[in-house]
Amino acid sequence: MNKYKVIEKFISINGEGSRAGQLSAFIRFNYCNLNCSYCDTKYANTVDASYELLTEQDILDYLNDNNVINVTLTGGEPLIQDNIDILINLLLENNYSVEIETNGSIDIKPFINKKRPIFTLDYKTPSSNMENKMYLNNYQYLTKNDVVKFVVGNYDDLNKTKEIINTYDLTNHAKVYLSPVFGMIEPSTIVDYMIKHQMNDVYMQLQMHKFIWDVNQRGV
Ligand SMILES: C[S@@+](CC[C@H](N)C(=O)[O-])C[C@H]1O[C@@H](n2cnc3c(N)ncnc32)[C@H](O)[C@@H]1O
Ligand SMILES: Nc1nc2[nH]cc(C(=O)O)c2c(=O)[nH]1
Ligand code: SF4
Ligand SMILES: [Mg+2]
Repeated sequence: MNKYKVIEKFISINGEGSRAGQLSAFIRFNYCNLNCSYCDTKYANTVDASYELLTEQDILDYLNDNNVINVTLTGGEPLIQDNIDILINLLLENNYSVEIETNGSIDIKPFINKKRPIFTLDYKTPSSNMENKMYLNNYQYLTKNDVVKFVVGNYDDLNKTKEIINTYDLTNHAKVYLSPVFGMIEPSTIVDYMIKHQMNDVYMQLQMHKFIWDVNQRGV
């Protein structure tokens, strides 16, 4: 059995991505290889954060006990966890519907097997300060079950988003979501931009959990 550094685990409705509104079990792993300016989970990202060490069996037991179908692996950055491939495959073998929230800097090819998780893969826009870390080879592995997500905070981010969608023809390879950096840009500004640029095949999404619970509340 391997051990995984888990910052928090909870059942909630998914506030983001293509399964927004559905129940999911969230497993939030410790540590991230990036440092986005706006990150709302900085508490998970440092080496000295407090976490519990859980085995694959501990995680399976938690899911079984709670009778969920959907599992969201997030963080921090889930794909840099030691032996995460083993956990993902075990969850898939046990017929869980696995979603990975990943930052777009990690090669997803090792996780593309016949049975595979769905990805919500960020493209980190300029205001994150992490744009130069993006691994652009990933897009070839995506399907319409996956999401490429652009978290945007200003017009510079929106213009870059439009450019990347066009360059990689993203809307024909995956679902494309735009989401505001919480509190940094009016959602209506994003909608106006979509109208102006006739972005008919992208989705705008707000982080639902931040409207249901306090924005800083953990474990929801
Ligand atoms: C906290 S990250 C964890 C997973 C992974 N590290 C990543 O970046 O995708 C989960 C999602 O929250 C988004 N996010 C983080 N901080 C945010 C904020 N202040 N406003 C809106 N979305 C945010 C990220 O862009 C990412 O899509
Ligand atoms: N309710 C809820 N939905 C979420 N979807 C993605 C989350 C994340 O932090 O990755 C998240 C989260 O933290 N809470
Ligand atoms: S990649 Fe994700 S967890 Fe890491 S700093 Fe950025 S938003 Fe936060
Ligand atoms: Mg993501």
